[in-house]
Amino acid sequence: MTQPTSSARGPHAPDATAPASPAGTVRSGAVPRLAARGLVHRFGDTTALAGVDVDLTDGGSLAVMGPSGSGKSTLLHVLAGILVPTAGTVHLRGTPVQGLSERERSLLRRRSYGFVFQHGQLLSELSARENVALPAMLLGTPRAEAEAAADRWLAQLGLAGAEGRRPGELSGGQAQRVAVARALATHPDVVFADEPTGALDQATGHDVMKLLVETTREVGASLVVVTHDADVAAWCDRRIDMRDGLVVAPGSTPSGGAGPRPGEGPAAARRLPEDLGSARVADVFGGPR
Ligand SMILES: Nc1ncnc2c1ncn2[C@@H]1O[C@H](COP(=O)(O)OP(=O)(O)OP(=O)(O)O)[C@@H](O)[C@H]1O
Repeated sequence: MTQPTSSARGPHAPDATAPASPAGTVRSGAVPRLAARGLVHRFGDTTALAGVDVDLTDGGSLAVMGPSGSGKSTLLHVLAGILVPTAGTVHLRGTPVQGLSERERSLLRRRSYGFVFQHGQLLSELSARENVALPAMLLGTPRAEAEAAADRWLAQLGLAGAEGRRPGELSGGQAQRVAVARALATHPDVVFADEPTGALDQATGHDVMKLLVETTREVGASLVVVTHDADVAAWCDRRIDMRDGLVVAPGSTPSGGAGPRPGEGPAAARRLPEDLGSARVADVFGGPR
């Protein structure tokens, strides 16, 4: 495993070789790692996605921006197979995802995807090491092996010495670095991050974003980052802007958006998929914690 290098482009240096079309697709002959076409998603009367096309290149990073209620989290959840779209298709490496059963999608998420959310995704009863080891253990890696790998990831992310600490004993930035380590520990095809720095101060958020982009690129994973913050988006190779469930030209004037549901904030859409839920912890680590 290599240490982060200065090869990452960093902020304000978009990849000129991967221009985004207005619809969020890329002009390339290669099969995109993840390709979505005509995505529509409705929650009852609310149309959260109104026909979205997005491509994710191999090892590329994509920022999804837009005002509250514009459909960013819904897009992330549909791309990640957490939600099944009302219409449209998602292909991972050319293979359709939409026909999979609930169980198959759950397995796909565990095997092929990593997740970093704003906060609250670490299991409070587990140490940093156990949190990072858990996804690999759920995939059948023996505990000692998974924990040794977890220690290497934590060291790479600057957390050597903090392996035994529980989330409550970590700073916000440290906790997010544990979350990044956990997202990458299974060598996913794609990492999905929803406001990964939203709960951090600017300097800490900058550090976490740099590590997320650099480390994801080093392991060859692609990255999708939902964010309100243009500085965060600038770390990514490409950016799309959303309004009212559609991808629009960057800088379009907000129309007001569909707006959040009464009584439900954005956090409602940001729960960790059940795959890593506490219900499985007793199975994996043996007994109540
Ligand atoms: N589980 C749900 N049930 C009903 N409506 C939902 C649900 N999740 C999202 N919505 C609605 O879908 C629309 C898009 O929501 P989404 O969370 O994708 O937007 P967002 O751009 O991520 O917003 P934010 O930046 O506030 O997180 C909004 O009108 C929202 O209220």
